[in-house]
Amino acid sequence: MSAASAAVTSVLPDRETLATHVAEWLVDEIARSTGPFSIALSGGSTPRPLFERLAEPARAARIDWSRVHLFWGDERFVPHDHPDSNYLMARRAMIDHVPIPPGNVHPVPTHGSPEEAARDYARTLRDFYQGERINPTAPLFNVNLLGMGGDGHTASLFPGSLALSERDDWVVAVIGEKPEPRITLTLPVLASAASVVFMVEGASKQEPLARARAGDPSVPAGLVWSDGQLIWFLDEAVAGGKIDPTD
Ligand SMILES: O=C(O)[C@H](O)[C@@H](O)[C@H](O)[C@H](O)COP(=O)(O)O
Repeated sequence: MSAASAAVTSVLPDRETLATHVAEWLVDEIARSTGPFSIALSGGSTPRPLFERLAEPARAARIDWSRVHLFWGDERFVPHDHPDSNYLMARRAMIDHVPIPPGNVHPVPTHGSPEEAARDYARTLRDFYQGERINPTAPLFNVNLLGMGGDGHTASLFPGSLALSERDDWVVAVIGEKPEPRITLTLPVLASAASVVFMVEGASKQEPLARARAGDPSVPAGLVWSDGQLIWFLDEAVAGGKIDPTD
């Protein structure tokens, strides 16, 4: 299933209502589940208000945090206390304010070399999955939350990157495409979710969003598929009145 065949699209009036909608969707998904609930988090700025809403006491109390496991779809190869760290953003916006067991938080390691970090994180994912190869009928994540950059990148898969064609390694180091190295999950692993969820907002992303949803192969977000369902949560600014919601 490609992004072109997105199963569900919701369009919310603005960034704030989008964040609230996705937070409520996640609360419901966790409540409807049993056993461990694994979420791969995206970085950047879009998910911050979502994380803040999940940490709001009344909403946080509706989540069984003992079952929630947090992973990252990508990370900047910087210390975990660096202002660019996706882990630090999630910690400050959510993790530090909710009763999630520390052992349920699985940040990407950012010590040693980028290549070693990628190998180590792949091991972390395989150990959680309890398998060495992705089985498309048995998703690794309950939810994989993705953003999209203005150039159509997602996670740290950038246009034209060799990492886009990686089908065996679960995690790769991306060097030289951004000021600091990146660690990113590869497409088969990003797809290994019961729900692959794009959260995209802002008029500046209208054009790459349209190309991604049309399955344009030059747009990394358009190459994403899902082993489960694929959902686009958008605000009206990025939808631009050109996208009909499906729900
Ligand atoms: O590490 C990262 O930066 C993200 O994982 C990246 O893929 C992000 O989702 C997009 O760049 C959108 O970023 P914004 O939400 O800040 O626009």
